[in-house]
Amino acid sequence: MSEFSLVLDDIQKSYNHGKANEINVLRGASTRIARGEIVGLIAPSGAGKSTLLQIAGLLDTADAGRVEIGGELVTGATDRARTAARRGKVGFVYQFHHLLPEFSAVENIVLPQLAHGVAAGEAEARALDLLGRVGMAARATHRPGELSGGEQQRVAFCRSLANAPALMLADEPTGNLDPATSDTVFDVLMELVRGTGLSALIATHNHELAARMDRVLRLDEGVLVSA
Ligand SMILES: Nc1ncnc2c1ncn2[C@@H]1O[C@H](COP(=O)(O)OP(=O)(O)OP(=O)(O)O)[C@@H](O)[C@H]1O
Repeated sequence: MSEFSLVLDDIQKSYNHGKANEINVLRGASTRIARGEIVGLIAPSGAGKSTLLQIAGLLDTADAGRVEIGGELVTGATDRARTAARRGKVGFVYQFHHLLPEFSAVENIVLPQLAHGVAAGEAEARALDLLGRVGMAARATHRPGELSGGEQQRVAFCRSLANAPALMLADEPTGNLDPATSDTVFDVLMELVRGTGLSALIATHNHELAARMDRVLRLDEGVLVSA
């Protein structure tokens, strides 16, 4: 197994907004995230944070450069291999939880596992274990509408880990919460990531939250530098 959960090597990405109006968002972004490492990503709005996370998470492709996830080279892989890698190796957390409203907390974490071929009993045991780790065991049967914003986000963290990925990618995971709740929920996220031994790349505008991670990267003119 590779010692790196994520390798980004010289990633380039441009968007074309009409003739002679190309935006070079990423201009050779490179980093290596070791297994178990939690890395913050700070960037001003529009710097390319979401673009970078989408390329790292195989939701988008780079114009040039190389992406490796959990030791597997995914650049140039078939769509099928990329989809399998995305589903099995990457967990996403967004600013808004996107939980399925008609299903309970535990069902929201079971469903992605069933889609991945895990047996129902095993999927439920894992879901309950994850909910216990974020202090939500007593709320397992509640639907998202019956939970607070912070509680919903805790369930979303668990769902992102449902299929035991190598890497969590998070885009402003507590950006939608008030400052006090954001602080607590962020602590829960850090404990969950550390307790499950996975790696994470977590984008945030909040420098105090970023300071709690192992190290912080900044996107500067399309390249990643130490913050
Ligand atoms: N699909 C697209 N087509 C064209 N331009 C795009 C596309 N996606 C992003 N861009 C442009 O690329 C730049 C970087 O966008 P991106 O969403 O990655 O920024 P960001 O750092 O995540 O910003 P924010 O913090 O505001 O979400 C912006 O100038 C944006 O307008």
